[in-house]
Formats: sequence, C-alpha cells, structure tokens
Amino acid sequence: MPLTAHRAKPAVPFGGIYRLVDFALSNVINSRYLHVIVLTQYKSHSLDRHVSKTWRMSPLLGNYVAAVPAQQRVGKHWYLGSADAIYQCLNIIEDERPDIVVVVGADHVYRMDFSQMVDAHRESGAELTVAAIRQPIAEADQFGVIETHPSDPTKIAAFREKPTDPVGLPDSPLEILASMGNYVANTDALVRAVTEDAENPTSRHDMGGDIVPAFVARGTAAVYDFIRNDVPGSTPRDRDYWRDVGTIDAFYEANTDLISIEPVFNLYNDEWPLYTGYTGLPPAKFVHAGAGRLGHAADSIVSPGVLVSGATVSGSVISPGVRLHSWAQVTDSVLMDDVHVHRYAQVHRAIIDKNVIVPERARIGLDREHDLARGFTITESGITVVPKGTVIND
Ligand SMILES: Nc1ncnc2c1ncn2[C@@H]1O[C@H](COP(=O)(O)OP(=O)(O)O[C@H]2O[C@H](CO)[C@@H](O)[C@H](O)[C@H]2O)[C@@H](O)[C@H]1O
Repeated sequence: MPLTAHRAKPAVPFGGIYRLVDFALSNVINSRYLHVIVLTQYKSHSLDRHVSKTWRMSPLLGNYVAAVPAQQRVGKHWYLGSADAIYQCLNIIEDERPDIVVVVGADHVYRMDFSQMVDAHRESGAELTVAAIRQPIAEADQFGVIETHPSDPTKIAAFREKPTDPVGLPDSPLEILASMGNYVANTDALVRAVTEDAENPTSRHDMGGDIVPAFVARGTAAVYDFIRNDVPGSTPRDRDYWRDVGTIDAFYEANTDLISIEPVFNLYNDEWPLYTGYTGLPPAKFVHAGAGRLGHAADSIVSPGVLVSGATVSGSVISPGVRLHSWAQVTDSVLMDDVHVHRYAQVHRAIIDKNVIVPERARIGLDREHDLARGFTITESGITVVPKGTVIND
C-alpha cells in the first residue's frame, strides 16, 4: 500500500515501462509455453487491460494469453485462494488436456527458463515440483520454507508456509530454502489435489498453504533449485536473481538496482527479452542547454514520451509520459506514468504513483512531518510514497 490501493499487485508499474506481470509472462513465453491463462481477481481492471492490450498471441497458431476472472461455475464465490482459482478453471485444463501444468506467481522480478524446470520434473518422477531459492532466515515468515530429504536433496521432506520458527540450512544456518511460488505439476495429480482441496472445509485453498503440503505428505513433491537454471544471455552476476517485491522498500530497491552502473538484473539481455506494452509514445526529449537551466538526467532510466525541460534528474526511474519542468529536481525517485513536476519543485527518495501533479516549488521527501500531514506513506527506510492521482495543493 498505497501502490495496490487501486490495482492488483501484478499490475504495479515497474522499471519505467513494465508491469510486474510482464516478468512472469515473458518467462513463460520465452520458455515456449504459449497457452497461458492469467487468473485475475482483486481490483483486476488495469491488469485485465494490460494483459489484453499487450499479450496478444497469434490466433492463427492457436496460442493465447487470456485473463480469466472467477466465473462462478462451481459456486457463488470468488476465488477463495490460489488453489481455488485453479479449481475454478479446471474446465480450461480439461479442454486443453496438457500432460503438465506450469503454475507461476505474477508478482516477482526475475528471469527463468521454465522448460528446464519441466525437464527436471519429468526426470524426477515427482507429481509436483516446487522452484526454490535460498533466502535470509529473517525473511522465512514471508515464504513457504522447504526442508529436503537428507538422503535425496531433490525430494521435499517438509514444507511449512510462512513459519515463525524456521530452522537454517545445515550448510548455511542463516539461510532457508524458500519456495518461489512457481510449480510444475502432472495434470492428473494437480486436478485430483485441487478437487480434494475444494471439498475440504478446513482448507484455505492456497497452493503454498494446502496443496504443496498435501503432495509432500504423499511423498511425491520434488524441489527444483533455481541456481540450476541457465537463462540464455545471463551472466554470473544476474544468475539466480529473483526479487519478491512485496514491500515498498523491496520494490524501491529493485527499481534502483536497474539504474546502477552494473545492475544485478540486466534489462538489456536480448537473448531472453522482457516484453511489455507498446505505448506509441514519442521519444524522450531533453531541452534547455543553458548553464543554470540544463535539462538532463544521469544514472537514470527515462521512458518514451518523457519531457525533461530544464529539470535535473538523477538516480531515478522515469516512466512514460512524465513531464519535468524548469529548475525542478528529481533525485533517487521512481516516477510512474504521466506525473508532472512543475518549476522549482523537488522530489527526493520518493515513489510517485501515476498522474500525480507536483505543483511549483512543492517539496516531497525532504520534510517528513509535512509529507505525513499530506497523507503520504513513509516507509521504514524513509521512502515517501504519493498515491495515484494526488493533486498536491500546498
Ligand atoms: N484468490 C486468488 N486468485 C488468483 N490469484 C491469486 C489469488 N490469491 C493469490 N493469487 C496469486 O497467487 C500468487 C501467490 O500469492 P499468495 O498471496 O497466494 O501467496 P504469497 O505470495 O504470500 O506466497 C506464495 O509465494 C511465495 C513466494 O513469493 C512462496 O514462498 C509461498 O510459499 C507462496 O504461497 C500471486 O501471484 C497472487 O497474485
């Protein structure tokens, strides 16, 4: 919050031109899985619009990416959880009859070749395979935590969703093995598991909380270590990069990584392209070359349709359609689409959501009390967040 006040998390803009869902979908498509459904629910309008505008496959070849809201085919309720979302769409799986289903979360920043995970799944003979990555033990309560079998580290011995009493790994006590929320399942086993789960009144109908533990109890769950994944064009530096941007601070950090001189996550790997919507906007333009009125940006990402007119930008991610006027200063910030920053205004260490108007001489991120009084959010690490559409009236 407040970035998800008006949109589903996968629709949150990221890195100037992307939405979070673009990373999961780019990975799926680059892995050459071309029959894709996106299960949508919470405040899904901007997600639906983005998926339908951007993710158009060739109907000639029968490929598709389709947003599917709860259809209430099995009862008068919305998706009760991620497992129920799959259960409610079993008719689509039954129509398609795939032998394997790949289920991925839609709110992480990473590159991954799912076809390698599918190969590992087939070789293991497991019914369900869970992708995993090492994470700090302090963050165990945000993840499904995997314990592997001592005799066979590819098998899952125990899976606990968001434990508060985690045990560190034998070879690294300050780390745990976290589920990435990505699964590969044999279709028949998945159908059986979500159907049984739907009939269980005590279940929370959650993939991590209920379905994975059920496969572990049957002894048929395997783990796929993300470190094994070889993404074409990746470097030792960005191998194994995966960010759950579930908090504002994590979201801010992942954005600012992109503008460092050598980012860990490389947007420019064209062997594994990251796709997003084509905006049709004109190129970014920088004007006024005067000594005291130099329109420029450094250590920044500047998207199409941006006008930097006599303003100074540094350490920032500037999204499409932003307008920055003379003598304005934007430092260490993330500006989402169509934000206007007027003359002499200053924005520092802030995330400004779409369509915000920052008036002449306004200051954001420089006076904590003033920011709080205007209803802005300030995170633990001091990032100020201005909600979508705010017209600041100082
Ligand atoms: N009702 C619903 N309808 C449609 N889609 C829904 C949904 N509820 C959730 N989702 C989607 O399912 C994915 C998982 O989200 P959840 O909120 O269920 O789990 P969380 O992210 O907390 O943990 C999960 O992801 C972390 C990794 O981040 C794992 O460690 C953990 O085990 C796993 O449960 C997200 O992409 C979300 O948007």
